[in-house]
Amino acid sequence: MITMDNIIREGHPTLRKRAEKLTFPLSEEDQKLAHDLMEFLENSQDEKIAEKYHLRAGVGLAAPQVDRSIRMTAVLVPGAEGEEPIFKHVLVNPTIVSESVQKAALAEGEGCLSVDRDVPGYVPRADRIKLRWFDLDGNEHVQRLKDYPAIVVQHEIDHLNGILFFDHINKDNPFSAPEGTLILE
Ligand SMILES: OCN(O)CCCc1ccccc1
Ligand code: NI
Repeated sequence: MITMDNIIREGHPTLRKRAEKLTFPLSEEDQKLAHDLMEFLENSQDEKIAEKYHLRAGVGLAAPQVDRSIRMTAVLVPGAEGEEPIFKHVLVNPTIVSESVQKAALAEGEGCLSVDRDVPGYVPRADRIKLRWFDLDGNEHVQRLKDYPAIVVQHEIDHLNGILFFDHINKDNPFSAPEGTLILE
């Protein structure tokens, strides 16, 4: 199982690399990694397991964060208590096909399992995206996302391109954002 010890931190060069596209069929190793990434998210969102293994809660985990520079990320956006998740997929070779001009940023800013410090500020992102990805069997999927799930997926795809959330924060005025940006509470 993946634990915090397997997650590389800010300063590790892999976090700043562009990850390599995967080809199908996936290797056994990459299929196991996909499982392990999603398992980490499930564990990190389970109070008892997270406490037992000292896991920081996460809604996404990208392969570069466990030092595997490949274009794969797990995303698990939970629904309300006892409800189905809003978005639960392992994305292979994800691409943003189109995105809204409208920007959005989380009111409380963002964090990252690979960043052991708070970096306050708005992280402006597209409010709506049309996401294309491949599943572990190589089947193509296309789905429109908006607001929080769209923010999370953009954070994860950034990891595949060596981008960290604070790269988007305005240095001079961290809590400023482009005109008209939706601030999501
Ligand atoms: O890369 C995943 N990760 O570091 C966990 C945090 C994910 C995340 C947190 C806030 C807003 C969007 C995404
Ligand atoms: Ni992150």
